[in-house]
Amino acid sequence: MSVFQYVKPFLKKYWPYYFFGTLLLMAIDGLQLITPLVVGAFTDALMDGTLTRESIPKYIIYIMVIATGVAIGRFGWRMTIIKTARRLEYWLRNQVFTHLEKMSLNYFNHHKTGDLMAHCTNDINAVRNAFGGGVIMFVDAFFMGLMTVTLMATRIDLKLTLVAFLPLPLIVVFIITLGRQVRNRFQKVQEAFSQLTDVVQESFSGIRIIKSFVQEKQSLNTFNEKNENNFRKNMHMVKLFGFVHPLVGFISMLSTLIAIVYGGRLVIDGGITIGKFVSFLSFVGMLAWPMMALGFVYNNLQRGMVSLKRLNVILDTPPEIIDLDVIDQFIGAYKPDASIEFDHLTFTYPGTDTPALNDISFELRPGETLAVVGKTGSGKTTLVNLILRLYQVPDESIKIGGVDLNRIPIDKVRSMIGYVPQDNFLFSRNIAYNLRFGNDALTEDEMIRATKSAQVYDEIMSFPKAFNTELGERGVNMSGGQKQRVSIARALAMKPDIIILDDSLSAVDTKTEESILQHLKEDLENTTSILIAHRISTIKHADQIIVLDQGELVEKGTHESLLQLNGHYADMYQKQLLEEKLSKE
Ligand SMILES: Nc1ncnc2c1ncn2[C@@H]1O[C@H](COP(=O)(O)OP(=O)(O)OP(=O)(O)O)[C@@H](O)[C@H]1O
Repeated sequence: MSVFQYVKPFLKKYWPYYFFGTLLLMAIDGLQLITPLVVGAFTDALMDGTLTRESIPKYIIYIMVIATGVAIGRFGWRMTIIKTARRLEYWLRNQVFTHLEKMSLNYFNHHKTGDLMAHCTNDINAVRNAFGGGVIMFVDAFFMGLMTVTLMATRIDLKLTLVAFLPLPLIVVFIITLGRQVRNRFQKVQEAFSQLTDVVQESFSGIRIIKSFVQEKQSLNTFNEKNENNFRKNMHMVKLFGFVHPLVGFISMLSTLIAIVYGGRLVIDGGITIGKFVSFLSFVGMLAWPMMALGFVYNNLQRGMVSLKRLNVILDTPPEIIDLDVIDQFIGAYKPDASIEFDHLTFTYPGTDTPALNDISFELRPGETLAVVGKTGSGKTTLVNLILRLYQVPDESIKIGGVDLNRIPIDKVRSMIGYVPQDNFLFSRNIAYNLRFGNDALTEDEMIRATKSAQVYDEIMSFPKAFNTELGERGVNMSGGQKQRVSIARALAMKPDIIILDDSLSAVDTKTEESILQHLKEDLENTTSILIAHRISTIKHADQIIVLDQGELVEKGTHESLLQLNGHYADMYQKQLLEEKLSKE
């Protein structure tokens, strides 16, 4: 596959901008080259005494016209090439972000946030540089170089041009030879930057843990280490470029030296005029830049290609979970009923050997409540992650409304479900934004109702700006219990067909818990509920309770029937009774 496969549609659409920009650039290069000729003609007129006071304004006008033309042209190519490169940056970033959003949780479990952020910033910048500055430098250097040499050879002296030009290609060769080094070091700079981003991101999102474990010093050490590594990798790059400039200057000095020695002799022998000699020296000075630029362009394009390849890897990775074989009836507003059936479901996380869930079967009718209990790591969260299709589910093993989950469009499944995750993530926007997250059309009254049902309304009203109170990153200015209840209200506000509470009542007292459950029943009468919980008080009224143990469904029934069974559930119940008794004593 071509490295340009993903940018091809963009280039197809926007190539005219590059075309006109290139034409403008070439026109400017042409204009710029006239200046030394004007200066040369001026010198000759001065030397041979033909320069008069009246002819001076003519030279001034020439130079002014050229300068104005160059200024307009420069604006023109900025507005074409640079603008298009910025547009490409915007377009590519959108593509990468949109693609990443489609990836499954598994992808994010295996790719660090810092790396992904580096791709979305550094790599895309490198591509923009190649398609903006790179293109400009290439056109500029190539035509400027070509036209300068042509003018020198035709308007001044061919032999002098050849001799003076001799050392200059060394610059191109030298810079291209360094290209390999540049690529290697650039790759290392990118890696160092993404490691640094990772540490910064983790340090801030885990700041509470860092502080509570008094690990600020260690955290700072890790940061310093990565920061220093980033600095060192950048210094390697700086050293490389630091070496380039003096050497290029030296080589171009050789050309000037040859021009002075050989050109001077030509002037003495009457081969060329002093004016032509002056023009020639200006031309030699102007040639060092195109030679250097050609080398830089090569490296700039190489960097851009390295980054584009890395972005291609992301874009080439297909989302694990996609809508295939969707049943036609789901096109439009139709949705299945909220019954849920697990039919011998066995699921193993990608990259692991042991199934997290093994041969799970149960059925839940619309409006029923299922409680899921089990020790930590027994597979409770996995079970609900699969209903949400956050991981790829084996065909025919989960059904909603009697239809295989894999044949219902993903967005339809997810919009049926109000999910309250274990981590109660809230966005660092205001409370209203968070409540409206799954339901844009949520009215103020509905917001009040949802928060009242989740028993958090009074607390929100006590905040200075009520629903408009801004939350810090991850809602740090709210207590754990408040965050939990806002998350519940967010799910309730969706008026979902299925509601899933993953250990979402752990931070509230039993009385508040009872009120929330009561409201759930009243507000969401026909909603199928799945409650993952540890407290018997949360689950004992459920229509069905399943007990998971190491991924196996070991018990199924109601509170009473499971107590009679005298197994895992009864054991858990006894332990909780004992704990309660002890805590009261
Ligand atoms: N992304 C993952 N990749 C690989 N294995 C995983 C992943 N997530 C969970 N597991 C494993 O799957 C098993 C079930 O985990 P799960 O989170 O479903 O348990 P749980 O019952 O919800 O636990 P808890 O009560 O602690 O939340 C565990 O052994 C866990 O290590």
